[in-house]
Amino acid sequence: MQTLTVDLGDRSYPIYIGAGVLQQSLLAQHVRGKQVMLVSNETVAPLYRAAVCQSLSEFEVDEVILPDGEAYKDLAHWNQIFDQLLLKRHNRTTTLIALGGGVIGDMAGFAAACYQRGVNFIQVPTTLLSQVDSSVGGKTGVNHPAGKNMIGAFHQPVAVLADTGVLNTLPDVELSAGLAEVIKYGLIHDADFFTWLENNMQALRSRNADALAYAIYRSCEIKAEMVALDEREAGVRALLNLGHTFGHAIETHAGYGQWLHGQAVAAGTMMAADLSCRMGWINADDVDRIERLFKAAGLPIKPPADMTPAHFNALMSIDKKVLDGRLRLVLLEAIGQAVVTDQFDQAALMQTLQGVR
Ligand SMILES: NC(=O)c1ccc[n+]([C@@H]2O[C@H](COP(=O)([O-])OP(=O)(O)OC[C@H]3O[C@@H](n4cnc5c(N)ncnc54)[C@H](O)[C@@H]3O)[C@@H](O)[C@H]2O)c1
Ligand SMILES: O=C(O)C(=O)C[C@@H](O)[C@H](O)[C@H](O)COP(=O)(O)O
Ligand SMILES: [Zn+2]
Repeated sequence: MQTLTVDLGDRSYPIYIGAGVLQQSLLAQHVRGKQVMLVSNETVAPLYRAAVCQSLSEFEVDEVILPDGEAYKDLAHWNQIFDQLLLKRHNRTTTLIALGGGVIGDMAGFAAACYQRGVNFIQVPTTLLSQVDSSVGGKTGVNHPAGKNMIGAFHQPVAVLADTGVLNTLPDVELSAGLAEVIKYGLIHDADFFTWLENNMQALRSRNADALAYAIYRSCEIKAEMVALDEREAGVRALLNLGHTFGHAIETHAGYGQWLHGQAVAAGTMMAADLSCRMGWINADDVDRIERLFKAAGLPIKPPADMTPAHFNALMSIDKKVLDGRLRLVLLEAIGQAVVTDQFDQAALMQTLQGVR
């Protein structure tokens, strides 16, 4: 097992990474009080609830099991967590445990941020995407029909337990979705990691344990560093949004759940790369390398054919990085180096939106 720390002063917390982490009785030491509310979904709970509960015998454990899918990451289903917390009379020292992928982590974390004005929660991420990204950093929330993650809060977990063994039951398409965010870290911060991914993509897709463990560790290390520097996204943390302005527009336009988040991030990152190339910041060879890596990861490289520039513009204009009415995008200056900027050419953006290369 490897351990990283997200360094946030008295709110610092560990990320435990490794096969069998759930068997190691780590959960109990991070539970405060006597009550636990396990939040999971109808797919993950039957698979892993027993592994989580085995180390919680000294606590009163209740559970809320939500329907599975991005389409249910909304206020109505989020409210079911409060219904259960109140029905079972949980008080302020309760601990929520999010057992699932990014949807469950975001919803449970946001419930923990709001219940009785804030209680503790632990992330037990069970998808690659949630192990490398969503379980770390404290962005929590739900979708609104008009926009992704539009309602939420920053609320850090007290611990993250990433058991890489649970990835054995993850469908291939979900593994690929997680690889989109892994590739993101190489693109924004670490050219050597990007090269390592080029050389190890097949090992990752065939679930080689060492390759996955390294990719998860390095991804969490980069994210932890950025979050520690800029917890609330006033600066460098925005780089973690590479491809997301386009990607969130795709997810919202298609209908939540039609495009997986990681798939939308991949296509959105190709659009960011295309615009960066049009600006002369990266070259066509860089764009080809990025495209090859996404394809090797089993990810789409184009947005949905029915999406027009007007669709993109309407949805991107409410992106959370918009500042004083000006759209800011994360663009690439090189493989391994990104910038958040409003200094891009509008005509070039229009060409990117039209899918011209
Ligand atoms: N908070 C953040 O910083 C952050 C970062 C990235 C993404 N996100 C959010 O995360 C969500 C996407 O997360 P996701 O990709 O994990 O999707 P997800 O939570 O929908 O999980 C994907 C699918 O895999 C299933 N599953 C989960 N673990 C499994 C396992 N071990 N075995 C078998 N099936 C399993 C789930 O039931 C689901 O059907 C999006 O809502 C996105 O906006 C948040
Ligand atoms: O942690 C962050 O910061 C990120 O931007 C990580 C993203 O991968 C993630 O999808 C996040 O939920 C997007 O945040 P949003 O603020 O654009 O909704
Ligand atoms: Zn993301």
